[in-house]
Amino acid sequence: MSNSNGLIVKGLTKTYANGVRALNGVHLNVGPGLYGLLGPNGAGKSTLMRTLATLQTPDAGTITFNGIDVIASPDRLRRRLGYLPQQIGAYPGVTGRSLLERFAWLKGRTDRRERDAEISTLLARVNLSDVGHREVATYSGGMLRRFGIALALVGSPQLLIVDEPTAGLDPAERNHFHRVLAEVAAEAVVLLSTHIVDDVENLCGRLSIVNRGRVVAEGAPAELTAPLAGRLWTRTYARGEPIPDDALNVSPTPSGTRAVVVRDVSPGDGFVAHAPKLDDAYHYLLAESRQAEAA
Ligand SMILES: Nc1ncnc2c1ncn2[C@@H]1O[C@H](COP(=O)(O)OP(=O)(O)OP(=O)(O)O)[C@@H](O)[C@H]1O
Repeated sequence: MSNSNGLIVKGLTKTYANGVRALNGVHLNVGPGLYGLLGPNGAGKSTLMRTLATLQTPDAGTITFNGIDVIASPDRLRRRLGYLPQQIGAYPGVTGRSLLERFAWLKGRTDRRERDAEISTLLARVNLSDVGHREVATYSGGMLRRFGIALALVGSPQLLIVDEPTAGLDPAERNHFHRVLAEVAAEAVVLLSTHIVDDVENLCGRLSIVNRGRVVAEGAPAELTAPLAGRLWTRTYARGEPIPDDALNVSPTPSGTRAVVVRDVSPGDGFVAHAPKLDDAYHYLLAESRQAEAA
């Protein structure tokens, strides 16, 4: 990637009127393909997404996309941008097709035939051709998410920003949604914000982990897990058994509570070696960043 290509964010800072510093010097360098933004609730992901989508302004910092100064010229980005927010609004009485028509019109698709063709292609792409004539308000949660992607793809954006896309979707809908995202990522920069670590591990070439308004780690999933190779051990604890205080990742299983610990040598005591997953690296890096902040 050349220096001015892709999405480049430097020193982005935002403090809300209530004093919450939601972004605290965020740096990002995002090239073509799918890029993940992972972080716990309240980390600042949505604030960052809305700022990148030109819906709010930062207090300080710079954003460029393919050389465009996004803060100085938001309209230039808007022409190239697709944004899928956490929730798409309610549009009572409006059919899917007519809402897409309005969006296409706003994106400058003034030729009716071209507009119709684009809308038909988009509806087919998200598997909603059969229900384009139905009111959006009657769509299921999964259909609504897919429809949101169609809306975001109007005008063939070069930058697609997707905020928490798969919450509440069943596995088939989630897979379909991921397939569409991966297809779009073949032609555009796609920024996927989520707290579902598996989605990022399966889909994204690179990612940033965000916590308390800062990027605390950046890299490919394999780069983030590599430092934990050979150092993770797991064991399942029966109900009532004490779990180590420093367990990295604790999850319920049908046979008890599974805990993963970090140790340079095997702790014995029923522990077996555990190959690091992005989920482990995520918990490890978040814990490290909290310790660094507390020190
Ligand atoms: N409009 C606002 N006014 C004041 N504080 C806000 C506003 N929006 C967000 N915040 C606060 O800023 C911080 C970051 O919120 P943000 O929604 O960006 O995080 P998030 O990572 O998207 O969280 P989630 O995963 O829960 O959606 C939180 O402490 C939140 O309460």
